[in-house]
Amino acid sequence: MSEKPKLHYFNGRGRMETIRWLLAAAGVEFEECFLETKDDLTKLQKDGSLLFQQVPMVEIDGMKMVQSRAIGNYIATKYNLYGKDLKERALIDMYVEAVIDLNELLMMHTFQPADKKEQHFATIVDKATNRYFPAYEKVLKDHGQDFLVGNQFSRADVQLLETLLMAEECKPDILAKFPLLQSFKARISNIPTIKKFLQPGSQRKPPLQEKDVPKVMKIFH
Ligand SMILES: N[C@@H](CCC(=O)N[C@@H](CSCc1ccccc1I)C(=O)NCC(=O)O)C(=O)O
Repeated sequence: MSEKPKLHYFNGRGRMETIRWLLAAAGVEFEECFLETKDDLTKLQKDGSLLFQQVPMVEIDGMKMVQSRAIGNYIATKYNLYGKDLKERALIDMYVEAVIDLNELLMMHTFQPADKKEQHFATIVDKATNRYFPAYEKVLKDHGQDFLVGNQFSRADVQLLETLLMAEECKPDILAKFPLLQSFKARISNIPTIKKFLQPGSQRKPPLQEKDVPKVMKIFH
């Protein structure tokens, strides 16, 4: 029985949250080691655990993997969340890369300075409702299946759901004009492993609070 993956990051979402989602969706239990101070990061940097001196770092299958996209690719491939062939993987990659772009906007909102927050919020809403959500609504309409790609659950479904929920945290009615995304959200949220991850007490992290930004920034700067 292989050891549980061990995730090294701060106790928050950042660039590790999608990795938590993918492992949870695959039903894979994982351990977490939380960086609390700059010294915690420095220790990992000095002991050679971080190839590029950065976290996320995931200990998995005897490797100390870094770079969140590479880690996500490895987990998706290992746990059959990457479609059945090259063309399905190509579609999954397209959908995932676009979700990552929207996720990045949502993830960085809390870090915006006060004088840029309103404009940043407007940008999030504009991009989500005029660029990304219309595209996924069309994909769901044209494909006409339960999942975004083929007829099986993939990382594209996991990562779109993660980002839909983050977008609703930002603006609760943001999906009002997207009925297929609303039913997609309900359907994928009901998959047993996802449903469990969405329950209180799981390893899913809450949105970063403004008050916690300084503490997090001190770890990394
Ligand atoms: N391309 C890398 C980037 C990793 C990265 O930016 N890591 C930061 C912490 S996450 C930063 C982050 C990013 C997004 C949202 C919240 C937070 I905090 C880091 O280790 N910084 C220390 C250094 O570079 O010396 C990846 O995707 O894994």
